[in-house]
Amino acid sequence: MDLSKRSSGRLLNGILYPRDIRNMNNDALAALAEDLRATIIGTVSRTGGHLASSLGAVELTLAVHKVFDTPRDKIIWDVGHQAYAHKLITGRADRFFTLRQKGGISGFPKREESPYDVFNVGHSSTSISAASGILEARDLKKEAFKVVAIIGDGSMTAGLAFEGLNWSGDRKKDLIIILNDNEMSISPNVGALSCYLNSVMTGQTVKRIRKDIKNFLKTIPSIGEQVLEFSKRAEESLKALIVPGALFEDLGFTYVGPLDGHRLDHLIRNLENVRHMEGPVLVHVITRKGKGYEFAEAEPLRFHGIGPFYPETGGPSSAGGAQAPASYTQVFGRTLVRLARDNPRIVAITAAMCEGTGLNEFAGQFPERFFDVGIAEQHGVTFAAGLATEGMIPVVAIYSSFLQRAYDQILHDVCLQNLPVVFALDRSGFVGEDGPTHHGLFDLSFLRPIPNMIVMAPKDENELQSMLFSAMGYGRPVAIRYPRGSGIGVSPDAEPTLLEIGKGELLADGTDVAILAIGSTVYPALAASEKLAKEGISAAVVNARFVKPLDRQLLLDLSRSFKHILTVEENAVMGGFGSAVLECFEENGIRDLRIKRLGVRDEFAQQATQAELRDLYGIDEQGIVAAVLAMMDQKKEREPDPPA
Ligand SMILES: Cc1ncc(C[n+]2csc(CCOP(=O)(O)OP(=O)(O)O)c2C)c(N)n1
Ligand SMILES: CC(=O)[C@@H](O)[C@H](O)COP(=O)(O)O
Ligand SMILES: [Mg+2]
Repeated sequence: MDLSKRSSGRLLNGILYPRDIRNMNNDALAALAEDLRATIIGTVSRTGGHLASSLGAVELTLAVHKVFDTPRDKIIWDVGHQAYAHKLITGRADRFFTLRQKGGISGFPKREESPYDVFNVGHSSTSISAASGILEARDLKKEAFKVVAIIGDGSMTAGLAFEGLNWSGDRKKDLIIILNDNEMSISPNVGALSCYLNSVMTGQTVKRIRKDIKNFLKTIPSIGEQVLEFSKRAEESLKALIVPGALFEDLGFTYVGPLDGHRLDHLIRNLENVRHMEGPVLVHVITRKGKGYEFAEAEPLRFHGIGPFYPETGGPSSAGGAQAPASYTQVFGRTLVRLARDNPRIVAITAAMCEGTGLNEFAGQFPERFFDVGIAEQHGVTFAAGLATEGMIPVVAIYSSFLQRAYDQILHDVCLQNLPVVFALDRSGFVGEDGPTHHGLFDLSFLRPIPNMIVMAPKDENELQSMLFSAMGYGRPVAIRYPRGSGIGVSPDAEPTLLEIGKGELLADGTDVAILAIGSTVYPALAASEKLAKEGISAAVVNARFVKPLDRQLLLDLSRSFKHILTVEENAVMGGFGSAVLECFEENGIRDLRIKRLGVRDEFAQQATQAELRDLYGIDEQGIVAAVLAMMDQKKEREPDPPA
């Protein structure tokens, strides 16, 4: 590939919208595919992003937009991390350089961005259900357009995808599902469906058996009625075994494929046929993750979601090499391995995020105690509950925003039975460039009301180690939430400390205001306190550690010493840590305090770097200083200065 074209290829410059490609022949489309790849590689090398999946879907994107009359026909992408080519040919090429940046275009399809983006995505396995809804609306409105869901093999492993299949196979409407099968989730795909797809994909056996049957039938001379009947039945009964995709056929879909997802002529010809078919159709397309960029093809996992890199070598171009402090994810992974060495009852569960949650070392050392359930958060949580009933100590490592999908499983299957499942919630708080679909800003609010649940957040890497160690001994459901990336770079102690349930710590004493912080906001609060001291304001700082149970005694003591209290959290203010503090004061009849809560207002935080977002929502050092100063100013207004 000619990487010199990577900023803006000549061909691509002429392509603004899908109508521009509809008259192009296959050679021109193939050249455009190369150009799109070069542009995607060039941009992602600077912005970071989901490279391998988008590279693998370039031809599929072109074929779909050529054959279907978009945006009239509706294309619904699943997850949406493979839609960069789609963005480039739907009017966004000129803004593509802003990908995933503050104010720039999103890394996922977004209705606010383009009429070609039909359904907002980021979390997986929604496409079939969303497409089914769109199809029903179309018919109710008596309109006529085609509806196409494009879903990857990894995303197909989720319960939600099966619910959609179950529904749409039965409704018998003309839903088209394109299964983009590259045998990969983020890591290699798992599960029985994945094995099944693999056997369909390598359909050599199927082809051979079919040919053998035909040849065999042809060899039977002057077929009598009986033999004919027998041969028909024989083919019929064998069909179930040898029709590729028989599983989907049995669910009510016409199966088309497997198709080579990088051969534009095949794709276009088959999709043109499919466009006119009636009833639900499943088109099985085989693609290669990272296609066309040797480094991504060789390491699809690393190039799934990647930071800035040098396109010529594939190596990282931003900070984050060997000298970077260990991330919370790494500290979690290492601590778990240490604890698991001494305790054979510890098991670990991931929902298709082994590397992202830092479980790879655990998986390597304790393969029999490691479970990747696929993109199946709900199954993963209930599966953990089952393990716990038999005396295991399951640690469920899931990103905060993905755990939202398993709410009832946490409540009904874990907490109602008070089972000792440990939830390790990575990516809590702002995740940065992935944006609103991925920020983990609600976990404190949604976990706190569930009886039996203990909720905590470490101020630094060392405290994460102690929290994980302590959680194993609490014998109850525990959630530990921690942010994406590194903390302040604290090295964990040689031995973890056992933390008493519900005990916070006073980190700095003061007289004017008490800043109550949790998790990632503790160190900024300490820094703010130092800055405030220079302004003549004495601010105490508390590391709450526990959002549930709260350190009531500490709070009551503070209420006697301070009239001004500021709570700070990297979470929605509604129902979060600050709300818990307010509730505690209310329950104890304390009403004469002036309390302000810092956190995320009632809105979805957008994409930007973590630092930009912390600044925007005022939960960094400057924001805390400003909030305290504002409180103190108001205090002055209410309390007139003493007479001179
Ligand atoms: C509910 C949910 N869980 C986990 C993820 C994280 N995730 C994003 S893409 C992906 C793999 C998807 O695999 P597939 O659909 O096959 O697409 P591919 O990356 O292979 O193109 C995962 C696990 C997510 N986006 N949503
Ligand atoms: C698309 C998706 O859901 C994941 O690939 C996610 O973007 C991973 O996030 P991290 O980069 O924080 O692991
Ligand atoms: Mg895949």
